[in-house]
Formats: sequence, C-alpha cells, structure tokens
Amino acid sequence: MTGSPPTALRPQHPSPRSLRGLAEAFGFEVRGRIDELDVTGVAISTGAVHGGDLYVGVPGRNAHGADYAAKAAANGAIALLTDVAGAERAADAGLPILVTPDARAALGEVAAWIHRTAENPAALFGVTGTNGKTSVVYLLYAILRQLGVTAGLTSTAERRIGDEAVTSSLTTPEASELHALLARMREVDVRAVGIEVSAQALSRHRVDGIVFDVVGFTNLSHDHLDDYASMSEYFHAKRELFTPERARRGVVTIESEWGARLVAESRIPVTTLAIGEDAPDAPDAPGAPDAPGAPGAPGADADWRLDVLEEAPTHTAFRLTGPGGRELATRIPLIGRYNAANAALAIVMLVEAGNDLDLIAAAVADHGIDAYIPGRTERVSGTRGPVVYIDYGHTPDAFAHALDAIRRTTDGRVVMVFGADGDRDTTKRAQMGAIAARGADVVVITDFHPRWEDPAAIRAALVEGARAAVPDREIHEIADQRAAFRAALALVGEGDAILYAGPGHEDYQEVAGVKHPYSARDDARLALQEAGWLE
Ligand SMILES: CC(=O)N[C@H]1[C@@H](OP(=O)(O)OP(=O)(O)OC[C@H]2O[C@@H](n3ccc(=O)[nH]c3=O)[C@H](O)[C@@H]2O)O[C@H](CO)[C@@H](O)[C@@H]1O[C@H](C)C(=O)N[C@@H](C)C(=O)N[C@H](CCC(=O)O)C(=O)O
Ligand SMILES: Nc1ncnc2c1ncn2[C@@H]1O[C@H](COP(=O)(O)OP(=O)(O)OP(=O)(O)O)[C@@H](O)[C@H]1O
Repeated sequence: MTGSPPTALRPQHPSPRSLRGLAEAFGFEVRGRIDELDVTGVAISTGAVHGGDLYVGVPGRNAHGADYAAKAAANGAIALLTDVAGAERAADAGLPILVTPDARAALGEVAAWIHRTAENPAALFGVTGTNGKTSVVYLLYAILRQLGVTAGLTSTAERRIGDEAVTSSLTTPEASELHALLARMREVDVRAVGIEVSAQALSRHRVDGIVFDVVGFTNLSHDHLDDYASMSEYFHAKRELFTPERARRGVVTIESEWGARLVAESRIPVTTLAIGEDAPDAPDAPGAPDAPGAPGAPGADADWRLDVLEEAPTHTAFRLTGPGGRELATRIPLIGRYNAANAALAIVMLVEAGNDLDLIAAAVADHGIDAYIPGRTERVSGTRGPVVYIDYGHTPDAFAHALDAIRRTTDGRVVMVFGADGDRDTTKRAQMGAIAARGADVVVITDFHPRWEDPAAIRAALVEGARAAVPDREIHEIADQRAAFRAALALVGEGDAILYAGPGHEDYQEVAGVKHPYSARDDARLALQEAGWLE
C-alpha cells in the first residue's frame, strides 16, 4: 500500500446501523432528513472521518468542531452530532444534525453503540498512574501472549494488535478511536486488551462506554499541574477509574500515600500490592511518596508483596507472594525495581481477571517475561563500552527511579542527559534538575520539545534546579540534542552508564509547531558506532 500510513486501526467489516435507530436510542433531537441513512463509524476530528461516519463536533480550545462540518461532509461524513451552539453554527453545512446538550459526553456511548463494542467483548484491562502505564500495558500484553491469548494494547507509544501497529498521538485515544480499535480487535479475535488510561482521558470522556474488567494503579507523583490545580485534583481524576461505572475490580500498588488513599476511597473492590524495601529516595513535595500524611511502612498488610531478587543491566529477577503464600518467581529483560513493580502489577491484574497464578508462572518459567517496551530505559549499547539507556522519563519521580536502577547496576560513573517539555507543566523543571544532579555524576542539559517556549529559558530552569541542589555538580548545557549526547559519550568508558531521559520511542523534536525528524535511539546507536563501541 502506498500513501500515508493509517493513523488509526478501524474495523474492516463494519456492520451498518440505522441513524434513526441511533437518534431514538439516545433521544437526540433531529434536524434534517436522516431516514434511510446508515452509519458505519464515528469521528471527532475531520482528519479521521471515513465515508459513512457520524462526525461529532465538540467545542475545543481553539474552535468549535461544528465549524468543520462541511469539511467532514467532504470527507464522507453522513451526519453531524453536536450541541445546540454547534447545530446553529453548522446549519448551512449540508449535513443532517443530531443535537444533544454535550456531544463529548455522549461520544463514548454513541461509539459503543455504532461499533457494538459491548457485544462479545474482550477482557479489558485499564492502567492508570503517573509513571509506568505504558510499561504495565506492554507487560500485560507480553504475558498474555505467553499464555497463548491473542492480545492487543493501546499506549502512548502505539496501538497494537498482534504484529499490526500504528503510532499513537494521544496516550488514550478519543472514545471514537478507542471503540473503533476494539471493534477491529474483535474482528481478529483479540481476547484481552491493555488500555493506558491518562487522567486527561478520564476528565475528557475518552474511556466512556467501557467497563473494564480489571484496572490497575501504578503510582502518583508530580505531573500535569498545568492541567490540574493541585495534586488532589490530579488524584481525583485518576480515582474516577476506580468506580463501578468504569471498572469491576482494581489492583493498587501501595508505594505511597496516594496508593493508600486510593484503596480507602475506591468504590470498587481492590487488591493491594506492596513493594519490598529499598525504594529510591523520593523527590520532595509536591507528590512525594513520603509527603506528610503518608501512612507508616506502606503495604505492610497488602494482599501481594513483591521482592526483588536480582538486579543487572540486562534483567531484574523478582518473587511475587500472594494470599495464602502463593508464589511466582520470574525475571524481566528490563532494569529496575520499578519495572519489577510494573510486572507484578500486570500479573496481579491477570490473576484478578481469573487467570491461574500457576499457569502464569508456567508460561513465564523458561525465559521470564518476554517483554519489549519501546524507549523505556531501552538499552541501545552493545557488549562493549558504556551502557546507554534511552528513556521516556519526563517527571521527577521517573528520573529518581531510573537513576536509582542504573546506579544499582553500574560500577562506574553515571551521566544523565535530559531536557524538559515546552508548553507543559513548568513547575516540575527545578525538581527534575535537582534529582538529576543528586543522582548522576555528570549532568548534560539539552533541548527536548521546546514547542512555543524559548528553549534557553527551559534549559535555564533545569540548570538552576540542578545547581541549587548540588552546587558543585559537573553540569553541561548543550542545546543541540545530537551534540549533547556526543558530549556525554566523550565523558564515559567501560563500566560507566548514560541515561538519556525524555525522547524514549519518539522520532521527532517539536520546535515552534514544526516536527523535525529525530530519534534518540537511532542517533545514540550512530554515536556509539562513531565512537567504536558498536559494530
Ligand atoms: C488540550 C486538549 O485536550 N486538546 C484536545 C482537543 O483539542 P483542542 O481543544 O485544541 O481542539 P480545537 O483545535 O479547539 O478543535 C476543536 C475540535 O475541532 C476538531 N477539528 C478542528 C480542526 C479541523 O480542521 N478539524 C477538526 O475536526 C478537533 O478535532 C476538535 O475536536 O481535542 C482534540 C480532539 O478532539 C484532542 O486531540 C486534543 O488533545 C491534545 C492533542 C492534547 O495534547 N491533549 C493532552 C492534554 C492529553 O490528553 N494528554 C494526555 C497525556 C497523558 C500523559 O502524559 O500521561 C493523553 O492522554 O494523551
Ligand atoms: N512504576 C514506575 N515508577 C516510577 N517510574 C517509572 C515506573 N515505570 C516507569 N517509570 C519511569 O517513567 C517513564 C515512563 O514510563 P511509562 O511510559 O511506562 O509511563 P507512562 O505512565 O505510560 O507515562 P506516559 O503516559 O507519559 O507514557 C519510564 O521511562 C521510567 O523512567
């Protein structure tokens, strides 16, 4: 096939449904002629419209989607669903209009109806938390495949059905895309799906029309305080997943006060998972696991307990002990106690969904969990020279965990390369700088996605945070990412490690609205070759 790659996975054999039936099922006011019209899909953005779709026009930050109804019609939409204001704006667009007070709030159920996603559903696993969602979803996917289950996933990195994958734009797709994806998955007999659920998705109705079988919570720490006024508001957005309207059962990692709070405030039955001793030093407030009010030894009376048995640059081995002393011991090809925690959460979620622990243990007995997580402390170096990890961490807590994991498995020096997102939560930058300075021997501050911000100002905030925390730390400020990585590489040798946090799986850098091609993974491999460390 030529042309642009598909941006979404949709059913290939949709079964048309009557638009009149839709309007009646939801009690929508109808403006225009809709009899004889059948709908085969639904889209919230004109770029995603396929022939036969219902286009849903919602108000946004920049525009009202209804203003694009004519464009949707040109792309093949057969009708518009919108609010009263939208209906007036689109009166001359040439499409019949269904009117509802809040079209975004209706979207999930409408998409579920059009795609019949409630019929013969796969087991649905939802994962939320500040860090680790993508990782848990990939670990679920890997274990399910080892159990012989046809699985799918949706994450920040990609939407995936077996070997078919598309790159993601949002962490959690809009409900229109999500239900289409589930319908496509049903066509190819996917029986279990891991879905990463961001706080924004819960606040913006993106997982409406779904009841998860099991939901999991990783942790909560400082992020997205540009979107939420406080950590409590951010927590409340995530807590929404632990309600009977959204899920049947939950598993909560009790690593911090937030996990304990979620257990206390959950409105669905929850199972708890405690992490053994030796968590890394947590960042300071806000959102610190050891913030005031945290209960004593977290997880002392949890249902499940994780103990890390071995940490190496290539793998982590752990034991999981559950109710009645049931045990599973295995390994993951990933570094870090936090990744063992992610794997443990995935396993307990599978058990809560009815999978037998012994069967899971048998499936992962030979080689451990066979997971590949793109751009999450991904080792790009070879057998010689420094160990180089490319990571997606972009929060203080992620920095702390990744640095801790690398420090534990590195005899030599640790150099950290990183930048910070422009046009995103600016309040975490000083802390990111501070944690890097505390955890690494040398810090190289570079640009990430400046977007519309002045990149020099972003770097300055990071440098200031680093200097304030460790005044004599060796700090380099190098705007160009390729040059920054090469400068880091020049500082290390056999036995040392580089953590390049930020770019992860991404293949671009966004500057002033333009996406420039840049893959940190590819460039790091190239630099390693240039330095003679990699064939
Ligand atoms: C701030 C925010 O939530 N923006 C979302 C919003 O865009 P917007 O309000 O800017 O939209 P707009 O430009 O005003 O347009 C209004 C409507 O007209 C439509 N439109 C507009 C122009 C056009 O030509 N055709 C068209 O159809 C748009 O699709 C939209 O529905 O509606 C769009 C689709 O309806 C979303 O894709 C978009 O998410 C943007 C990309 C985003 O960045 N969201 C962030 C906050 C987010 O959700 N992030 C989390 C990250 C979680 C994590 O880090 O863990 C996530 O889940 O991804
Ligand atoms: N359980 C965890 N606790 C703390 N940090 C973690 C954990 N798991 C992963 N991380 C760190 O967070 C980074 C992002 O991991 P991951 O992509 O799995 O999280 P996420 O919640 O999906 O974030 P995003 O939605 O932004 O992708 C990792 O690269 C790693 O540095």
